[in-house]
Amino acid sequence: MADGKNSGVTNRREIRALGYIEVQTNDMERWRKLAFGVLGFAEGSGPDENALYLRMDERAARIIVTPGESDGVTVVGWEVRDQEALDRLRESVSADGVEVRDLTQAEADARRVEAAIAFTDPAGTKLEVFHGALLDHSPVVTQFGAKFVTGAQGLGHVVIPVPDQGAAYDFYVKTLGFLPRGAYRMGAAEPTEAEIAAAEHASPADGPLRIRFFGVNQRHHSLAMMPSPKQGPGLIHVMVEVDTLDAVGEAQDRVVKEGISLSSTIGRHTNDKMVSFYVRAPGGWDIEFGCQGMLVDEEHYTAEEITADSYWGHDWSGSEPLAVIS
Ligand SMILES: Cc1ccc(O)c(O)c1CC[C@@H]1C(=O)CC[C@]2(C)C(=O)CC[C@@H]12
Ligand SMILES: [Fe+2]
Repeated sequence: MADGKNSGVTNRREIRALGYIEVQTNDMERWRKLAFGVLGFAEGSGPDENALYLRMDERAARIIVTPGESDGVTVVGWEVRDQEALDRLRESVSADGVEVRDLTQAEADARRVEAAIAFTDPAGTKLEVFHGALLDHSPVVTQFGAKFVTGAQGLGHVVIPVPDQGAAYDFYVKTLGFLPRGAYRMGAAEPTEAEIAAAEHASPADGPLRIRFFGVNQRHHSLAMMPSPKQGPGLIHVMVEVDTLDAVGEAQDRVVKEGISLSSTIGRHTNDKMVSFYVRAPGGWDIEFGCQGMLVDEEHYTAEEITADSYWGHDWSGSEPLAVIS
């Protein structure tokens, strides 16, 4: 665990992108259907014949789904430029008092990266930082012809629940070098009963609850953190981007047609300008499926606070409760 020193030995913004995530599920068949038959990821291959490997691009796998007792995120993988960057980042994390482990050669081979380190963030999320991803040069065959937007913008974004946002903020910003990309004050319009109850137990120093967004490249956010107790799947949602509005609308149609739980209808976010819908994954977290995310020009960017999550749409009224909150 971080001792809060945040010595910032390097803080050189070594992390360039969200590289991969690994999730665990106790419903592989539902996942297989959702991933390939509904959302239209390309099917990859990998060392574990019981796992699903979801391809979005030339990387061997961007999302790895492994069978397990429960549903949740098991690893969030962040990418650095090369071995030197990995060494500097290891140094920075260690200097903060966080235990860092090098993946063995066999583990790195299984991840299909040259080298990686593993450690845990203050919220309990298991992280890996890697370099040297192996490429699969076979065509990326998606069932519905969607093209995913990755490249320098990485896989997409993850939203994680954080019980102590101060500690998580310091770790990601001061130790790992993430760039704050604004916030959304929760319950600004009308506080819910739960928020009023929570506020009675919060100290004034905690301030209002805000979802905070963080970037590491031109994608507006590669990470967001939501103040929330840490339980359940450890993930609020993961966002993947495709290159056309039609691909998003068609995917939403398939979700509805298959009777899969649509957590939020299509809408456009006010910060990254993305048009997306959210679909419930097994285990009580969501996959956000979007397009038209803006590109940030970091040279001129300043962090802003949005006062609505969306310009239009994003009706969450039909959503099943998130597992982290229940
Ligand atoms: C506000 C926002 C902007 C861009 C995004 O990619 C994004 O996921 C969000 C968060 C959307 C949404 C919200 O604002 C209210 C609280 C919500 C419903 C959650 O509990 C998860 C998603 C959150
Ligand atoms: Fe999102």
